Amino acid sequence: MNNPSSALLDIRHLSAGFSIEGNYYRAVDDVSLRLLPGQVLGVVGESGCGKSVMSLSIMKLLPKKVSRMDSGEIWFDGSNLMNLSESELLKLRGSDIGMVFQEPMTALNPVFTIGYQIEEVLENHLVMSKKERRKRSIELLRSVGIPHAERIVGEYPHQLSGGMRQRVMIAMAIACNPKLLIADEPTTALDVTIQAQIIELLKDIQQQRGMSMILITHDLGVVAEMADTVAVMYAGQIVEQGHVTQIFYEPKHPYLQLLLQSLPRLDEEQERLKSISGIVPSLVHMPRTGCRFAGRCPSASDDCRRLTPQLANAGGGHYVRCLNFSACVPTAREEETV
Ligand SMILES: Nc1ncnc2c1ncn2[C@@H]1O[C@H](COP(=O)(O)OP(=O)(O)OP(=O)(O)O)[C@@H](O)[C@H]1O
Repeated sequence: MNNPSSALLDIRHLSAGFSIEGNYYRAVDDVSLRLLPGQVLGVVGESGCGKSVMSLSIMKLLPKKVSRMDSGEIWFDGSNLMNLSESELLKLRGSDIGMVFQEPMTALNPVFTIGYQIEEVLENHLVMSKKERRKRSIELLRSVGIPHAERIVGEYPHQLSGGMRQRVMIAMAIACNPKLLIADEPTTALDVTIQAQIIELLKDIQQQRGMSMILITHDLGVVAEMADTVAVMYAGQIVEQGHVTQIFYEPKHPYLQLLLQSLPRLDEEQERLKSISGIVPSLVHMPRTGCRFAGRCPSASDDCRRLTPQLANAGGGHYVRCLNFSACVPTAREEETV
């Protein structure tokens, strides 16, 4: 069946999780997302909210032994990735979908030169002679701002700084002109000054190539700068979703409001930055009824602990999962306890 939507990526009701000591726990729970061609989707939330599990699920890269994708459709460019074989997925990874992860050292192979690793990507996906591959890998390194690219192709990952290694990862990710780039915390492991340079590079590449991008980060400032649309995740669920201006100027969910209040602002005098008390519940300790944020929410009522809020339409493509903004439909389990 073909996907009728105009989106490049259309994730519908995706759920995925892990077996822990014989029990199954969902780390991503009923997530739906759409990404139009040429647009940037920012996915934000604290550590442990399910951002990485969601992004790895798109490429079916979760560790097979302990994980399961129990429902959902992932439509990419007209095909449902859930129905593709491992070899079809292998073709797609690195060609139409490029990926950049947090820690370039773990993604690069320490025993092969930079040139070898870029050329391997080209060899796997494109028909090119050895000479053409070398020429293209030098061009790619130049395009991501690596000086002395002719020399760097012959060097090993440990000979480069963290920022340069991340540039190499970006070169590999864009080597085959992907339609979608998934960047999962691409700057977290880097120094602050280098972070800004890598974000600037990603922004330039995305705009020049008109590529779609999923940018996963806990840095709201980066999202404000780059994203067209934003999904805010909390405890495996999307709690708010909308256009970047809706997210930053009309935040509705208390979680998002608190995240924004924890950001330093230059345009307003702030006495203190607020932090969110408590931590994201682990999979094993996830509340089974009520709002998952209720335990940390300053405006939670008894209803919030009892009734499960659904993601509700707040108008104009803005969605929010909070009882204060939506009529909620109690789940069967709640009805038993009411
Ligand atoms: N291999 C695994 N086995 C069991 N639980 C896991 C595994 N990988 C992730 N989890 C759990 O799934 C939940 C979501 O984790 P995930 O890595 O997606 O969070 P995240 O939002 O990407 O955080 P971070 O920003 O730290 O990467 C967490 O509770 C995490 O402990």
